[in-house]
Amino acid sequence: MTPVLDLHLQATLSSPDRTFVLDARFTSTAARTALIGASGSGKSTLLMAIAGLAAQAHGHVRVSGHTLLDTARGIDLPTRERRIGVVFQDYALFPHLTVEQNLAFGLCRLGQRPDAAQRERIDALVRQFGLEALRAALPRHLSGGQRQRVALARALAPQPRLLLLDEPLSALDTQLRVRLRAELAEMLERVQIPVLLVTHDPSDVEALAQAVVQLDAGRVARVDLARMPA
Ligand SMILES: Nc1ncnc2c1ncn2[C@@H]1O[C@H](COP(=O)(O)OP(=O)(O)OP(=O)(O)O)[C@@H](O)[C@H]1O
Repeated sequence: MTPVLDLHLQATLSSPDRTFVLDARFTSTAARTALIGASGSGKSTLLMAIAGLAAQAHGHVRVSGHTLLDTARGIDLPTRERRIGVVFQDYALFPHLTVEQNLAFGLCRLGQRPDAAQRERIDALVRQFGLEALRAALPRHLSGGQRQRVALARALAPQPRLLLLDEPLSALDTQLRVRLRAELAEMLERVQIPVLLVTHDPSDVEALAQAVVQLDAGRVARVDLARMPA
């Protein structure tokens, strides 16, 4: 069985007062893997390196058999060609762009108008994520749940190979978190795209992932195979 994720990433972050070394290696056959670990263990650094947003990462990243990085073989796809969707903790929607324009940004560069096929894709996402009434709304007029849906739809717009979710529920209060966790689980089930999800919350792991990778000081301390399909 081709692993969904097969990676070994090494990167060194240096600032005048400290150095952080990431040296993480794991394989996952699960559709959705949770990445856990203490604050500062390197979870966000690992996500950025997978997305091609961390300079000087070495090693390899293979997603469902596609090689995105293999420094030994001179392969290092630029971020756009990696086809990885990212949803950040605060959703990072563009505040001055409407819902529709935020979705278009997932498909074409800022300032470019979507072509017919891209407009069709945006319409499909608007329907799929129940955003019909919000097409012209600005992010500040959306609820937390609506923002989450727009961020997910934008990340999924270019049909990524992998979706990276960096603590997508942590900015929400407890009640909303419970509701949106269930919504997110249902949406992820529907879109059938591999997911690597950073979380501190065991309830997220339970509801959203089938495998768990734990980082400790930049290294993989544990891979929970019990939750992985054989
Ligand atoms: N430019 C840098 N130079 C040196 N160390 C850095 C630099 N940037 C980040 N770090 C360190 O790298 C480590 C990993 O940070 P990272 O944000 O990946 O951790 P994390 O597990 O995502 O943490 P959190 O759960 O708090 O978001 C931290 O110890 C951080 O202080």
